[in-house]
Amino acid sequence: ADLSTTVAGVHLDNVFFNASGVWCQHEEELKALLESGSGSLITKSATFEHREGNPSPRYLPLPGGVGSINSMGLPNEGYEYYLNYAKQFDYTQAKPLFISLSGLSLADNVKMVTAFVEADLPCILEVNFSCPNVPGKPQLGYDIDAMDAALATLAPLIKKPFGIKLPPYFDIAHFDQVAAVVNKYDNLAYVTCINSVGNGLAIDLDTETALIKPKDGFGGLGGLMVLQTALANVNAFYRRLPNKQVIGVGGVVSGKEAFLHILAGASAVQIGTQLKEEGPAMFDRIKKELQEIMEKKGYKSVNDFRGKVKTL
Ligand SMILES: O=C(O)c1[nH]c(=O)[nH]c(=O)c1Cl
Repeated sequence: ADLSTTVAGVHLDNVFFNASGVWCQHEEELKALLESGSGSLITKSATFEHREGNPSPRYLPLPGGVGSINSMGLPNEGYEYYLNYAKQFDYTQAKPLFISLSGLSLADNVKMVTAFVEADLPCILEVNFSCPNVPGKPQLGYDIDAMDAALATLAPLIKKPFGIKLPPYFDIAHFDQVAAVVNKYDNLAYVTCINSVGNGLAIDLDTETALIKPKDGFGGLGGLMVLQTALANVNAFYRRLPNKQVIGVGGVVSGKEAFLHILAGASAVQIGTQLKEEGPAMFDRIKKELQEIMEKKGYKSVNDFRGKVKTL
């Protein structure tokens, strides 16, 4: 079965890659992704300056395989590290490179975008509007006018097709309002849904203590427990953005959840928590599982069922 796809005009041999933030902060991790069964790779969201991020423990899987909680705090090498990585990247091999930018201000995003545009590289830029873990920095994705203003500045600068990483929304009116903004920008080619479900609180019964250290234990939720919210956001934007694509992320632990994301409308599928727990060998497993499901159902390509979720 054919798992290949196209996102923002570039071809991926298969729909799978890492969720930004997982296995992608350093070039050794990115090398492992290049050598894995993934169809692409995306870098850790970059800020203008290098950041250590929040104090540990700042990531934990939750008991029973239900998911994870993280309050990493945007640790990254600083955007020049990723710009240099993108400059030396071998674009003749099969996997396209996505670069995630998460400036702490619009001015920082402008400076980083300008540097990448001047370098004129084949990588695809993705602007992260949804980091929930920087104390004092509200998520732009939840301030729709501010996100619109940022896009009004950034889209013309980027010129080429680019994407944005969105937080989960939970209200139909918000799907409508965000889609109205996204549809204004022709070169905004795709949205990646969802980032972690912000500011959950995991507490240990025995110690009666929050699991992670930053922000009194408040952090973004990921993994299987956010699957249905992820599917809703993928499908809501798939229905509302007819000339754009949706990359689905959230709750993918096997070929089954990947199949559901594509059925909901995803053009590509990213994996975070499960990749963090299993490592890049996971991609070969999940590709096989998706192909088995497709073969059982008689689908030859992911294009045969993308967005075809039925309703009652
Ligand atoms: O704490 C983080 O680094 C982080 N964690 C997330 O769950 N999503 C993000 O976009 C980021 Cl930037």
